[in-house]
Amino acid sequence: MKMENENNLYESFASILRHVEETKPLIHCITHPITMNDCANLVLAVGASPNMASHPEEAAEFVSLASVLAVNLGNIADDRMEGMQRAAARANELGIPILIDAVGVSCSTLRRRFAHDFIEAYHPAVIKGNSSEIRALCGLDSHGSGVDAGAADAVTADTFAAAAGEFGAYAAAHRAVVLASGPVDVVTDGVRACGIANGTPVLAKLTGTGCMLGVLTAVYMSAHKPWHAAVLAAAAMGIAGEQAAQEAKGMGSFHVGLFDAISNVTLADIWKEKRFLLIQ
Ligand SMILES: Nc1ncnc2c1ncn2[C@@H]1O[C@H](COP(=O)(O)OP(=O)(O)OP(=O)(O)O)[C@@H](O)[C@H]1O
Ligand SMILES: Cc1ncsc1CCO
Repeated sequence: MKMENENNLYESFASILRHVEETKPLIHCITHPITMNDCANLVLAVGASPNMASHPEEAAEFVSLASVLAVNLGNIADDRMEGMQRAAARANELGIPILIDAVGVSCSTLRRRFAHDFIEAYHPAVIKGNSSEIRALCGLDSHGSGVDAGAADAVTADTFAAAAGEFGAYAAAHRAVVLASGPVDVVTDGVRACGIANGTPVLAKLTGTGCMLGVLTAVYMSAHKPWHAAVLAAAAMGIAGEQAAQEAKGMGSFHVGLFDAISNVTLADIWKEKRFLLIQ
């Protein structure tokens, strides 16, 4: 494994943010009602445009207008599964990159099978989940509890190198970038790995921060640099969470503060506040 030098990293982040500002990319999100509103607003907050159409009869038509397709397996339903497959098939035809957020796969055979088949058939550029969900996809023992990660699966500074190796092997086998969220987020394509130690435990107490990290990654994937997109999204979400937690009086103001912070965070903030664990 290797880590890029810092100049390349900074330039890639800058070019992604410039691309988003200049193109206001349309992000087609097929996701569940629990966090759909937050995901749509998150996409808007960072200067992109969301479309949440999921009906199987129209998903392919809508995705053809999009820059990126993000599918999220939370609260899965038959019509959304079909919508995801039809949209992904069209996305493949058109060269539109795909992100899959494997919500709940650690606790559901249905979702694990669906995710496996979807990844084999449509080759998403980014495979995302919390650490338990990614462990389940990798065939490793996993201690997820519903849609939450199990404490035993959390990646920390001490376990980052081992996790990067395990997730990197899966990423390389699927020619994808893996983004595993948690206290340390892991981003790897099997060649490069970065651990992002930014964030706060408060983020895990607001439902959908993982889903929001998924669509934020999708926004940045519009610049066709999926590894950098995932690192940048994890850093931005972590730093926005840190800023929101400093001001919050409780979970209500944290929720609002998170949106304030993510819509205002700059590359200069990210570069100053980033806490990356590098493999070299
Ligand atoms: N203990 C922690 N310390 C710092 N940051 C954390 C911690 N736990 C989670 N995060 C951050 O919270 C965000 C969401 O990650 P998490 O792993 O909780 O997602 P998730 O389980 O998929 O969430 P959800 O299912 O509610 O969408 C990420 O940005 C992650 O870095
Ligand atoms: C709480 C919950 N249940 C299914 S999805 C979801 C949101 C977090 O992924």
